[in-house]
Amino acid sequence: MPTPARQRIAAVDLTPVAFKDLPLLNAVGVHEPHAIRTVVEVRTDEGLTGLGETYGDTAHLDRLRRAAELIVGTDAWDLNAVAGQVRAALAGDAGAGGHGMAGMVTNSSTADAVFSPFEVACLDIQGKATGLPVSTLLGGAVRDRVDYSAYLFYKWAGHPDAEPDSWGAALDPDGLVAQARRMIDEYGFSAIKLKGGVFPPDEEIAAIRALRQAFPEHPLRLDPNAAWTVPTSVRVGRELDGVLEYLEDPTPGIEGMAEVARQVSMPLATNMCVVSFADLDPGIRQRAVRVVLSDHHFWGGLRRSTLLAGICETFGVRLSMHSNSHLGISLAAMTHLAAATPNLNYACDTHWPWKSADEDVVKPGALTFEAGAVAVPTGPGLGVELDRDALGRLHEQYLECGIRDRDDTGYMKRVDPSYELKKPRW
Ligand SMILES: O=C([O-])C(=O)C[C@H](O)[C@@H](O)C(=O)[O-]
Ligand SMILES: [Mg+2]
Repeated sequence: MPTPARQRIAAVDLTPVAFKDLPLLNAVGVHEPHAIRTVVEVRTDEGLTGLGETYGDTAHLDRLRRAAELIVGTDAWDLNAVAGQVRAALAGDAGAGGHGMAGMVTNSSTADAVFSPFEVACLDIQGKATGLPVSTLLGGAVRDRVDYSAYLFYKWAGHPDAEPDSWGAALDPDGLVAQARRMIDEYGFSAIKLKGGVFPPDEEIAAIRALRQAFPEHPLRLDPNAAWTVPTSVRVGRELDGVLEYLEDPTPGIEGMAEVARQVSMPLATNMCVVSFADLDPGIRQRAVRVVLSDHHFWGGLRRSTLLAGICETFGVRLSMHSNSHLGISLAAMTHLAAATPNLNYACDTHWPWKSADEDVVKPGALTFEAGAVAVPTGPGLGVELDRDALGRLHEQYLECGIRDRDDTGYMKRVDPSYELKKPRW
């Protein structure tokens, strides 16, 4: 058994990959036919490999490459040293963006987003070196299953010029209820989130009411990704008071959210205005949100996310979890983090059902949904194994698909040249 005392990082491999995505609509456009990610493999002198997964956009990939060079030689147990090397690699890079969130999250911390997959990979190594699951390294699992929510999207029947996909169109309340029914039948989810900001607010209110009628017991959330003005947010917030468990990012910015919060009684949640440690002071002081959706991909990894959880607990802010289109390494990391976060108050978001079952970079079997939850892996590290053939296939797909930066707005404009990006729209 290798000694856990020191695991020198000997090499880092970064592999951009693309996997098929469906035409999911949101406040800034529509998902392209492929989603892109980067798979991070950190190797040690002693032959252990840790896995991480992050965004695949060009600027981010470039920053990852610079950081990867500098972390070679550091100890996978010394996460502060790894973070220091990442910061050193980024020195002079004032750039923001390029994080793969289609312009929806713009002021998250670049250093935290770049550090995150290396931290996850180092924790995977630490787990493999000690035989302990990552949840134990994070302080111990307080639950052995992590609940996820049914993440509904308005969507077209298929990508333009392609056959309709198996989910078909969901452009009205009936379509969304049918989508929710299939997702709940297949995965057993016991909470529902609707991605809004696509149609005028009254249509989305009608959709929520239809979901409430069809699923009387499921907690509901609506997330228009800041597509509404303050007055629109207040009106919708009042109309849906008592119907939603929370309203996510109705309007842009901490000040706007705080103004809405003063006028509606239901909790407001965010993964757009409080997205880094620098946002916590103004966000909490101004009482802009009662729920923060954490996301280890931009909050600086799993340990920084548990720090966020502690700060939220101290100030009485509740915690949920955000997702973007992702593969199995991210699902494993999210599940370990959620398991080790006592004050996680809601079922986590996941885009998992939108991914083809036959496309992943991890071998099947380690992560399965049952009754809307994923059992926390109990093997060493993240508990998932890289499928090298699949990694190669998805890398080929990345090379062939031509997508280098997520661009929901550009894709929408190619399909509908009259489309205009408006923030807020209503
Ligand atoms: O909760 C959120 O804001 C998201 O999940 C952001 C994502 O980018 C989502 O809008 C998407 O995948 O289109
Ligand atoms: Mg959101």
